[in-house]
Amino acid sequence: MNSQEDFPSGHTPSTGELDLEARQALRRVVGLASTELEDVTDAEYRRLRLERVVLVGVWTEGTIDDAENSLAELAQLAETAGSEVVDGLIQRRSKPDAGTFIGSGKVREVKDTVEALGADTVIADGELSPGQLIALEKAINVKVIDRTALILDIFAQHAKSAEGKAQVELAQLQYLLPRLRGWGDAMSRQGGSNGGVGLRGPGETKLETDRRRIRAKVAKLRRELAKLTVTRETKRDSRTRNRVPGVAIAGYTNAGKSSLLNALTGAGILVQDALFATLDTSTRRSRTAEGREYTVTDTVGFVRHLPHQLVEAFRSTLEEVAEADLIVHVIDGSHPDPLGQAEAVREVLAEVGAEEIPELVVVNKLDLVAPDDVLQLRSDWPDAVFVSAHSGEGIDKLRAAIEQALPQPHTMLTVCIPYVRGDLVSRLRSRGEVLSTEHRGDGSVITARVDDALAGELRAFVLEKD
Ligand SMILES: Nc1nc2c(ncn2[C@@H]2O[C@H](COP(=O)(O)OP(=O)(O)OP(=O)(O)O)[C@@H](O)[C@H]2O)c(=O)[nH]1
Ligand SMILES: [Mg+2]
Repeated sequence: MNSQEDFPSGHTPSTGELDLEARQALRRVVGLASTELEDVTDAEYRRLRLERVVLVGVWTEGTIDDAENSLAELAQLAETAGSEVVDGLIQRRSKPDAGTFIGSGKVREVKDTVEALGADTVIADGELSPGQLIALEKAINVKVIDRTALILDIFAQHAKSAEGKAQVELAQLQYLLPRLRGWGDAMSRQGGSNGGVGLRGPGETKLETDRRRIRAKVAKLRRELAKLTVTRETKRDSRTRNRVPGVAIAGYTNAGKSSLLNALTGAGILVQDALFATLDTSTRRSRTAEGREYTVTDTVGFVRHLPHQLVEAFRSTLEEVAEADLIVHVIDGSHPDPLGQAEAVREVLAEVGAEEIPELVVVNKLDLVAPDDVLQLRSDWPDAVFVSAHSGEGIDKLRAAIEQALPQPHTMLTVCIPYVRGDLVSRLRSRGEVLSTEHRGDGSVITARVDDALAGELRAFVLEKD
């Protein structure tokens, strides 16, 4: 996740298209190898080769609609990872089964379904313990993975920048570490080469070596990431020094954040009907109607039960949101459960320390929402701006609302700036609101409204201030 600070003077429509092309061209290869660790034998790190998958969920609370939404989202995640969902089963239970996640009767049913449909993978809608994973694989006889591993796999496929790749790998290794034993055992069972039950001497030694190697790799990644964080902070510092107000576009994955950045600034970044299309943040500059500059940053989307390893690994990127002056929280108005999604987003925002930042709620995809549902949404979010990034409806209103919500320059002053300080004049134009300009012998006399920081810089040139 790289803070990509290219501020194109013109329109760059091809950036996103090129990204998409590259992603699709890589898909087949990446799908096979994305979670493979080159320096750890693949016996321990299974590759996610998901082709025909059956989903299983346990419905413990909420309505049947909630349970179905959750499974529908899992299906979308699985499709984003490149697999075909052939069936999905939900079991009503007070809590997941400690041994096999779903109850034993359901396990048999899943096994039958898997066999009948020729599926090769089962994906559980939750995080499985290593024990549950092994027990399920043994009983169903195909590969079993959980929601966390699936999300990690998508992130691995989509990561592009050096920082993004390192962050994903760190999250994967941390997910892997406590599961090594289980996977090692399962694999040695399959390999059948280590002498059978009770003779696991060589396996144990190898396990220790692998753990050590993974720990070393984790430490190395941490060091690399720390360096990248410094670069990011330097960039951010220079932005803060110039006090250009920053807007962060945040929201649930697939809500239309990148589409909105494109609609607002003509950025031309990748938009895809896939979850987690965006992993690298992109920042674009924009100007208010009065000509004041601000930045708009597109961010990685959130999802319910975002694996905590990912939140940890992506903390430095997510913290960029926490430094914004304004969060534009994008909500997909056409989704069956927009309130639930908004809640999940607020949880992650709180986790990265961004809960205090002013939030502007934007309900997007208005073109897909039936009039009755629009009424409901308006009563759920009376202060929201309603837009369609596709049709452009409401975008002007959104721009005005953003400008309104930005920190306002409130110090009125008149300065006389010598002609050699053209830099100060342009800073005044981009950061303050210039009300009048007059040229005289010793410089330009400018009356403007500015923020406190700029007022400080101009102190030496002030003629009048109120
Ligand atoms: N009909 C309609 N579709 C939209 C609108 N805005 C976005 N979309 C579609 O929704 C999908 C997701 O859009 P993105 O802009 O990639 O969403 P995102 O929030 O950046 O998604 P991630 O980066 O994956 O988290 C794409 O297929 C868009 O074309 C809209 O206003 N109307
Ligand atoms: Mg995006």
